[in-house]
Amino acid sequence: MRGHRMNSDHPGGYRDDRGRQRPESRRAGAKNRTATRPADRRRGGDPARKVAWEVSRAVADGAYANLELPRALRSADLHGRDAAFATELTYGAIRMRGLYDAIIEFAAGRPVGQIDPPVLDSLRIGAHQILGMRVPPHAAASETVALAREVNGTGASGFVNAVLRRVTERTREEWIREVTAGRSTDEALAVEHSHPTWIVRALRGALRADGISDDADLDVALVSLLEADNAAPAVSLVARPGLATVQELVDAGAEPSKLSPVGAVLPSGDPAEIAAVRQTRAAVQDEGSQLVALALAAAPRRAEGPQDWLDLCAGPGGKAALLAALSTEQPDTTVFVNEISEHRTELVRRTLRAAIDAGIEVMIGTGDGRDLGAEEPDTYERVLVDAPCTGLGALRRRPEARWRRSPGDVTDLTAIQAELLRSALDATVDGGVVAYVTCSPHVAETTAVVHEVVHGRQDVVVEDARPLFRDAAGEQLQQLGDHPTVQLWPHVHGTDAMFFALLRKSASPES
Ligand SMILES: C[S@@+](CC[C@H](N)C(=O)[O-])C[C@H]1O[C@@H](n2cnc3c(N)ncnc32)[C@H](O)[C@@H]1O
Repeated sequence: MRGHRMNSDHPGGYRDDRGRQRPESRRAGAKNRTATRPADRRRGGDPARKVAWEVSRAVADGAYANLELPRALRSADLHGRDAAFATELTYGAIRMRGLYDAIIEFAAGRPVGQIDPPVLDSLRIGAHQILGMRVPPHAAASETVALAREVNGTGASGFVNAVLRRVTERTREEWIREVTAGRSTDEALAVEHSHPTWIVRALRGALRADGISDDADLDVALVSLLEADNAAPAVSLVARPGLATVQELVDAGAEPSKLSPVGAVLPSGDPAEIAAVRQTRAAVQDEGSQLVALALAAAPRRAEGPQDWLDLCAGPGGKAALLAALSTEQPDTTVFVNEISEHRTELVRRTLRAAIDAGIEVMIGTGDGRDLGAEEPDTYERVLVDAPCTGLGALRRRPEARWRRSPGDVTDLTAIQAELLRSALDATVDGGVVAYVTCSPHVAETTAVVHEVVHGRQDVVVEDARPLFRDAAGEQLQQLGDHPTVQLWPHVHGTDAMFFALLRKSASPES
């Protein structure tokens, strides 16, 4: 796991106060040099730490870190290693706040609810440097105190100083032992791996439903999954067929994906600097998302002649763009793309710009997908329902997402998911297929929705989707379980935890 490697890959060196790896010979004082600590040179926090604090504050007010951070980096004029340091600090402090809050409570001797939120954000930023980034503890504490003096005030900075000094007194492992003592297994895992307990339980349930019955195996898999959620994912790119090639992405510095025949992985650098990405011929897209679109396009067809495809709830259009590109490989195909929100329909238009410019038959509209089955019955050959969901399968991408969701969301979303799936089936021609997809492995959102909908109808069968999942070499993906539905996993396949069910509509008995 990347996050873990970060702490262990550099024997013999140390990290400087910005978290940069340095050889031992460069340590201040190693050659009788005296170092002036940054905190002694100025009273304010340094720009990278301030960016982390500002983004944390914005996230507390409802912003998304992945949108807020680039803006904050630009306005602070941070680049290169400084930007990388600020990024790791921001994401780590937000993602790992479950663990850090437990430690801060202990060190402060009071519940985090009694700490002023802007001060708590400074403490989380300090804790991540000390326990998650191997910034030397004295530098992490004094730099964070300087930040707190600037953003929280002199009085609060004394409190931050006292709490962080206590945090530096133990190692991460010692703290984990301390703050998990006396908790149930899932509560302890929740604290150690910084997930809400209800999510840990949901993930355990999903792994069990996917076929892991042995309790010890389940514990091992769950820890791997939680660790994968805490590791920054690689940047995956898609080359939309007919518009770009994988080779073009490789020429721009990416490596061919082993998982997706249309994918590449960018080891470093900014994807927006790649011309094909800027021109929407290629894009950043998780390999799991690529595989589900490829699987739907590859599902065997029962009819001949012209066909219409539908993406029922498409914003911001990543899978629709891949489907549009793939549609050109099948004669006389038109792709219809629907999205309920005007704003997200506009995003879909932008995502599909290159496809439309290339003359691919795509129709984009705004509407409630739940009505489409009644409005356009028996119309489409292939339908994608990439349903609005909790996103519990993509926690590694959104550091704040796990703290925003609640069990109540699952109830609300499953009702919409079932309605969308019913509508999709109504909109499908006899012999056509619906792919029901979520980027959540929560059983209530995956197999439970499929079973509920299929149970109520005579005209649908769930087909075995596993043969449709093929890697870049054309081989069927491994470890797809014993079910006809497919559940991908970050810790197994290296993708988001996408779920895919293929539903075939057949003539109903009375028709
Ligand atoms: C998981 S996202 C789809 C992601 C998309 N397939 C992609 O790859 O970029 C679900 C989308 O469904 C939309 N949505 C939610 N309720 C809807 C409804 N009743 N009808 C149509 N779209 C809906 C949301 O606005 C959101 O854009």
